[in-house]
Amino acid sequence: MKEKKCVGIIDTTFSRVDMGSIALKVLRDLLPDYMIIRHTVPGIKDLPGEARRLIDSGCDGIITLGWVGKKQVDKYSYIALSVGLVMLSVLTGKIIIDVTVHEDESDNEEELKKIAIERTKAHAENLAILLKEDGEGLVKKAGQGVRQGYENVGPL
Ligand SMILES: Cc1nc2c(=O)[nH]c(=O)nc-2n(C[C@H](O)[C@H](O)[C@H](O)CO)c1C
Repeated sequence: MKEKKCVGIIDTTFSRVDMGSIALKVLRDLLPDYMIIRHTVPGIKDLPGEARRLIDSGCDGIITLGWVGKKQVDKYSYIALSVGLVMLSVLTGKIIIDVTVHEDESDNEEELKKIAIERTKAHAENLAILLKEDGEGLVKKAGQGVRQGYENVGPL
């Protein structure tokens, strides 16, 4: 029988912000009873395979932290990653939060860094809520125009 619940963090060497350390801090605070495994892969297309390996080794949820370059070829890689993670989540039934920063979201490097940090924190918090309370945990935020990495836009 499994002793401890487990959550996995996977980031990339391609990323220009150390999002893995940010997620680790949030998840340590919010999931003190969980074992946390952090792995790093070269790039985004390596994330689904690594996520599968962590799920097979017993992780109940995963946060992936990807950085997509500005070129068209990077965006194709993003689609491959995205489809891979959605398939993995559907086939395994595990919670996988796919955090992605697109380098063309801002021309300002400081702003890009802020987006990466805030998005990582917000989604690590989402993962902790989903693991502890399932989908019911986020119902209180439903329809609130919540954005990760930007100011919330609010409900209509
Ligand atoms: C074109 C490309 N773009 C990105 C990207 O925008 N972000 C990223 O993290 N990695 C990229 N990679 C690398 C691949 O995801 C992968 O790491 C390599 O193809 C090795 O499997 C590639 C090959």
